[in-house]
Amino acid sequence: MNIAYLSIGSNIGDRLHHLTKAVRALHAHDRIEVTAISSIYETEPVGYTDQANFLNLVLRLETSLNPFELLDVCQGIENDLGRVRDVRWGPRTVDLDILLYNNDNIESENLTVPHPRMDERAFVLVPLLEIAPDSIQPGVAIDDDGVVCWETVDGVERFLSVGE
Ligand SMILES: Nc1ncnc2c1ncn2[C@@H]1O[C@H](COP(=O)(O)OP(=O)(O)OP(=O)(O)O)[C@@H](O)[C@H]1O
Ligand SMILES: Nc1nc2c(c(=O)[nH]1)N=C(CO)CN2
Repeated sequence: MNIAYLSIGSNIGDRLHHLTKAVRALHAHDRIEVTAISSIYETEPVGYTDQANFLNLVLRLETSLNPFELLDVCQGIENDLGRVRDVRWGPRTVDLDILLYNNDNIESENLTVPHPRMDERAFVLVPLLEIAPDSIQPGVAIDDDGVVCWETVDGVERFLSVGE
């Protein structure tokens, strides 16, 4: 069985309802079992900032689908929940991104795994830390200041984000 981690976000309408519907739709699929879900985080928009706050979560699933079939399922769920694709990084009823699929590296026209921007996104790293601490690279830790993500560049630690 394959293990994948997905990020789900919503910032239009009833955000919690959209997250719930997306998780239920995944779990209802006969070749997917959702096996862990992070807490839900309210997050400020990243990238295109002139939009409402998001609710975000990360989940772990087991599946017999290959990564391209999984992407099709994710996009089908986005479409069913009324996702409109216009502004890049813009508002969306629901967005499902594949973060990791086993330890695979995939570079194709319509799918890149690990997700190419996941390491820059606290809205991904913080919930992922909750359910998959061993999956986070290069470094994440919890200390008295909260969650700290870093990478080491030429022997110097560079901090990526600090959350609550
Ligand atoms: N790991 C991945 N997960 C989901 N979609 C991916 C992935 N890699 C590439 N894609 C492609 O990215 C395209 C755009 O996806 P989408 O509109 O959800 O981007 P976005 O969420 O606005 O931005 P971002 O990719 O930075 O999260 C999709 O049509 C899909 O084919
Ligand atoms: N806080 C937050 N910001 C975003 C999000 C998201 O899910 N949460 N998704 C984006 C495109 O994938 C762009 N910016």
